[in-house]
Amino acid sequence: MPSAVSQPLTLYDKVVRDHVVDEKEDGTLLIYIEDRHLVHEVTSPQAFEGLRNANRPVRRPDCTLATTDHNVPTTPRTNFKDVGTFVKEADSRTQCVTLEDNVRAFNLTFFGLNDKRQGIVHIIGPEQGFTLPGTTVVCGDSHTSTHGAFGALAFGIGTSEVEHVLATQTLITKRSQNMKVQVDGELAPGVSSKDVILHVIGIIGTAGGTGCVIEFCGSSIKSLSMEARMSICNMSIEAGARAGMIAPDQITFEYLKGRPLAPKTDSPEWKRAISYWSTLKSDAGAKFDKEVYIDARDIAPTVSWGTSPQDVVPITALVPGPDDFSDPHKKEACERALEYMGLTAGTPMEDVVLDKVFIGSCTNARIEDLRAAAKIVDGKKIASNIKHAMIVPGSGLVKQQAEQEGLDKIFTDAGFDWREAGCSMCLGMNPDILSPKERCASTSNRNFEGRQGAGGRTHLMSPAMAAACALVGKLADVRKVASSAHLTAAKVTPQIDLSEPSEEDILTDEDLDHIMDIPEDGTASAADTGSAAPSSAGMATFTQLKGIVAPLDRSNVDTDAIIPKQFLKTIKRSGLGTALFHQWRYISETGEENPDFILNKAPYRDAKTLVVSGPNFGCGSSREHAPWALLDFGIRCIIAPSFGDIFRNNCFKNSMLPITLDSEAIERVTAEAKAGREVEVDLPAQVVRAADGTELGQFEVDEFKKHCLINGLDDIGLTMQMEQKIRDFERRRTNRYPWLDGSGYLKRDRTGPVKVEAAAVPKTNRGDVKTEPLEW
Ligand SMILES: CC(C)[C@H](C(=O)O)[C@@H](O)C(=O)O
Ligand code: SF4
Repeated sequence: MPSAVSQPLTLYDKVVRDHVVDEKEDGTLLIYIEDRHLVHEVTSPQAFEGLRNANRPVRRPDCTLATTDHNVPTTPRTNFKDVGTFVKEADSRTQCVTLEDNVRAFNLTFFGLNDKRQGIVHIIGPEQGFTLPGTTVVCGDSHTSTHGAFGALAFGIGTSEVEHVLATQTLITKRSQNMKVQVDGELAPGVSSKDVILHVIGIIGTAGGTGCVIEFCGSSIKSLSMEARMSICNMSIEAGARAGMIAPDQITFEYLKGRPLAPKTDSPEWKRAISYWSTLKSDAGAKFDKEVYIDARDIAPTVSWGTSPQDVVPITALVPGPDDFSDPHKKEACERALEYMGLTAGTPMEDVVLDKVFIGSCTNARIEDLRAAAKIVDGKKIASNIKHAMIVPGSGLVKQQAEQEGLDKIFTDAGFDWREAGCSMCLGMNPDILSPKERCASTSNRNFEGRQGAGGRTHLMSPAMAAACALVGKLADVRKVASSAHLTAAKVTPQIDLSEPSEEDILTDEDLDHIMDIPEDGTASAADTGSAAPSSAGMATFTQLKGIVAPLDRSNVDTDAIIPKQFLKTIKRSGLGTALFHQWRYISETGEENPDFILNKAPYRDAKTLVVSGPNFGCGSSREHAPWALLDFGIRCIIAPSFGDIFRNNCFKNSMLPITLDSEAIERVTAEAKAGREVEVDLPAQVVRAADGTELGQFEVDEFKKHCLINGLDDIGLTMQMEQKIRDFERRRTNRYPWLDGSGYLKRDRTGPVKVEAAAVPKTNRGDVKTEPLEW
């Protein structure tokens, strides 16, 4: 709760301050996760299983909203009966059915496939007003950063942390550093917020925000609509940051008006909320650990050329080559990327011929994105060489709105395929994938190797640019394809019909009826369905680890590379060792082991530690399957120059030790590794030693995490001992922020699922954003 403070605070500092349940001397925080825990089918099964095994209930079912998005088919749902018959792939079906079983067993609010409000988890949260300024929002998904556009502290977590939140409604964390990215000036025609964030990542790199929460500010950011701001915060994770935030303002408040889970605008809570939300901005003189200033005039329509989101250039540029980089890691990465992407340095980007176009994902599948793309293709046809151009709306409500505006017709007339909502070809956990070597213009956020399909080649860009590419058949400059009238950035709050779907729309299934309106006393038993699989309760201890070290000469190794999407469809934590580094470890054509890959060679098949030469190991997705795969292979320690934040956290939750060493120490460990000699990692002494006892390097480790590793402590159990503090926090929070207990909810203080009430969208939400001060 706020306390008297003298020094100026950043937006991030303020939101953290208002959520501290407990703070230890070493800076370890127990923070409260507000009413906002989003759940999807991929990263939750093992968390629910952990709860069952430990006989723990979900602490706040009313604080949790679940949907299916990653695995779902995007084909028509006209004949939809239930997920059991609709989802054809067995493992995808299992995940979808398991989520439905879990929401039923634990009394959670759920938007399933027969509910128009189903969609990508980061689209539906804001759409429903579930995401509110000043809240803490988490989800087992890295793009939870999207919600920071509202001035919420929103970040992705791994499955063990999902379990922690479900059990305790809190998280154990440390303060991040503050980073400011200020963009000033007017964006040129044809330049959208996607170009802004691609440009920023091109400048600061995919590790530029590591350890930080980025606040995006400046006149360019202020001028953007909420949807455009969401695209920016969404990709903070691609900049390596824990979260991205934008101070809430009148554009934010206007967007929230009338959303089902936001406070009602005629209620006293709305006024109180507005007065609190208005304080959520960085104070003058607040200290940032890093600052980056960008002139909007330097931003052109931007496209990626390589296999990392930092590999971007203006569309008018040439494909870069290794000689354009001085850093040896970057040179090596450029060579690999050009080979994978099938590109030659010096080729004009606009000469690169495409096969497919994908307009969708949590970055760019909102109504404004579809409007921007439709403006470009209106009355035109896609190029004959484009084999497939898909539009995948981010939610059922976005799809419905687009159809009301006739956008579907514009797209289908032009030759696009108009689909149902889901993650789709953003990562291809459903049947929407690229074939090997197919090249795709994509509005998604990750161009990692194999991301959209094994061997597939992804070019990231804005919706307007992707639409232009579809028309030209090559990477194209939208400014040359469309008239300037069609290039102005959309700045209106979108019109989405938020009224409750009709009975037929959502409640054809009796079970879903049950899920959506369970009586208050119908609390779920944590042990409804038994399971023999291991739980996260009680970990193996980690003290000293002696063994072979495998050297991996790569940088920016993303979690898609550590374990590709096809192996995320499990509902278990075990058995993933064979999937580790799948694309590098096996020859795709034959499925045989690649004899050149380090883990396929003796003695490295028995490695217990991995030493990585380049920075940012484990960047990207929050999938805890990455540490699970390493662990199952036999690796318990990873040594690297730096790590992706979520991956690092996930390691600790699995009794694994990620160690950061400087480049000289890494070279010393690598020399031992290459010589095939054993190395000892001594956690109590915080030292890495050669087999003969020579010290190779000393490392830092967080005291609390070290304590948990050495003693094999289950931090959920530890947090549950803080029950009284959590309750006290909740009481104070209810007094101060009553709207979080549910102006938009059917009943206050309920412990069962939330029934989202019908809410008419007020007139002010249907037009342009007002520029004069609004009256509250
Ligand atoms: C499945 C999930 C863990 C993952 C993420 O965290 O980002 C996914 O959404 C992705 O985009 O790769
Ligand atoms: S990044 Fe792609 S796969 Fe991940 S949540 Fe967003 S749309 Fe889904």
